Amino acid sequence: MAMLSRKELNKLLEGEQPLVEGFVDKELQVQPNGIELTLESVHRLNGKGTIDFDNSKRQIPESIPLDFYEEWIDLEKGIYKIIFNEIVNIPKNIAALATPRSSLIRAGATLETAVWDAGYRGRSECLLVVYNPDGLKLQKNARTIQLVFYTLHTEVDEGYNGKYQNENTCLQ
Ligand SMILES: O=c1ccn([C@H]2C[C@H](O)[C@@H](COP(=O)(O)OP(=O)(O)OP(=O)(O)O)O2)c(=O)[nH]1
Repeated sequence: MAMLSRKELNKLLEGEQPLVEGFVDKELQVQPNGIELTLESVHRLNGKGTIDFDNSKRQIPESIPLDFYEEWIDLEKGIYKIIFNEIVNIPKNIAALATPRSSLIRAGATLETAVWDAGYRGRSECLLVVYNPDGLKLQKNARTIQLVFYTLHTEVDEGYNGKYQNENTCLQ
């Protein structure tokens, strides 16, 4: 497994199925060791989720989009779902992990993230946790997260084909 650098990332951004589509500003978002994604929307979770073993009883709470005022949103301490602007296309020989930008952490907030599977395509979602008792102010398109891509020793036979494949891709 090897972490991809800017040169390799730029190569994967060319072609018919680029690794990431829909940049606000590619020059700013492609970093030496990963790619930053930007804020499309912020949602409030409404209701309780249910997680089981075989997904037969899985329930993800509905989420309600919150309004921006003149491009800004002022969030109180709490948890929120966020959706990114960019569509991520992970090839079968790559997987990705994500970390919040350190500036977000320094402002008293963080993102909870999982694994980006080989073969996944979609406009991804994360949990934003605002710990700061004074809250957090976010601008539309704020750079919040960095995806770090890794090449696999062996590509997967079957890429990701779960519930979240192509999620949020009909937004624009
Ligand atoms: O923070 C994250 C991490 C991953 N993903 C995307 C990419 C990943 O490939 C997909 C599915 O994630 P995961 O495999 O964790 O889903 P699951 O909860 O195991 O459900 P399922 O197995 O039904 O897909 O969601 C996100 O949107 N946000």
